[in-house]
Amino acid sequence: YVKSTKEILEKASKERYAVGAFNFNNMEFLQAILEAAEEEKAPVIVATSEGAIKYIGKGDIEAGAKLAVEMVRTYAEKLSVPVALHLDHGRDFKIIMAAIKAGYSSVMIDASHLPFEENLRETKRIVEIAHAVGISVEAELGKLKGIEDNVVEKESVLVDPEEAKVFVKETEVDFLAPAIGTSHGAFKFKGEAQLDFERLKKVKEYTQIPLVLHGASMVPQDVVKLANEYGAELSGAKGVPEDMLKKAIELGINKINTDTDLRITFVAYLRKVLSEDKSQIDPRKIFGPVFEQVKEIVKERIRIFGSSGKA
Ligand SMILES: O=C(COP(=O)(O)O)NO
Ligand SMILES: [Ca+2]
Ligand code: NA
Ligand SMILES: [Zn+2]
Repeated sequence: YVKSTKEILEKASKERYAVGAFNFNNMEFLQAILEAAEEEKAPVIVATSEGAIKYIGKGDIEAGAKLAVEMVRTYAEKLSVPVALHLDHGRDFKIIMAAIKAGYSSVMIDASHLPFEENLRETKRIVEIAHAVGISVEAELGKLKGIEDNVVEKESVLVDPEEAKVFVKETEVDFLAPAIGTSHGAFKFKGEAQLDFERLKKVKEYTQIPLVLHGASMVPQDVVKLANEYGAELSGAKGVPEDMLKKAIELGINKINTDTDLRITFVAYLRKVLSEDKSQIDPRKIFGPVFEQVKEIVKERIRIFGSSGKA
């Protein structure tokens, strides 16, 4: 059933577990994510980036947002678990408004590339509008490396817990994504994986609101290897290790954004199925086994996040 992001995350924060926020761009990824949540009896957040809305709507933002809302609602109303639809990395005011108008449960205003005062002002503005119509808001402090659809953050600037305290108080934002060393995509760390848990601990203490980890994909090496065996070129791919995810959850992360793990799984098994079933031309017989694997990886993530059975 449909439930608000805020209710889902406040429960998670109180009970110290995390809920997956899985990105989707099409029907099959959405189906795989929702089936995984249902099978794990877990609350789940499904998210579209601005690029996903443009892709779903073939450039028509209102149509894309509306279609995303209607696909999620149509599937979710049949499920026994709570589902929320979230706008990931909102930056374009028009797209954020389109998502609110279409019926998204929550929106992210990502102004983390701006100086503190401007990020604060931008976020405050979206919070006022969204809260007026019962929508919750996520913001980001500090910068992630990696390419977020249309943002290339040159350096990763970690969150300042003192700034986070002021930021949350002034903006009344509902959830905060503190940059603690992750980055988007499959190539997260040059050397050893490293997260700044001290900062995270302080941000939770100072803000006491649900926190979000971006760039949290684990990039499983067996799947990377499989993709490469069938012709992909993903050498050097590296993600967040399980023990670090678990520690981040203990310290107060309640929403974990995951996109790359689903993409790598999709690519590995699509390559495998196509190369093994050479006469297959029915897309359902190709996508069927591929998205079974995507569903399995989502279930694995839900178990690691601690939200299995929490519906
Ligand atoms: O932060 C993410 C996804 O990160 P990954 O690339 O690690 O899946 N979406 O907003
Ligand atoms: Ca950002
Ligand atoms: Na987000
Ligand atoms: Zn992100």
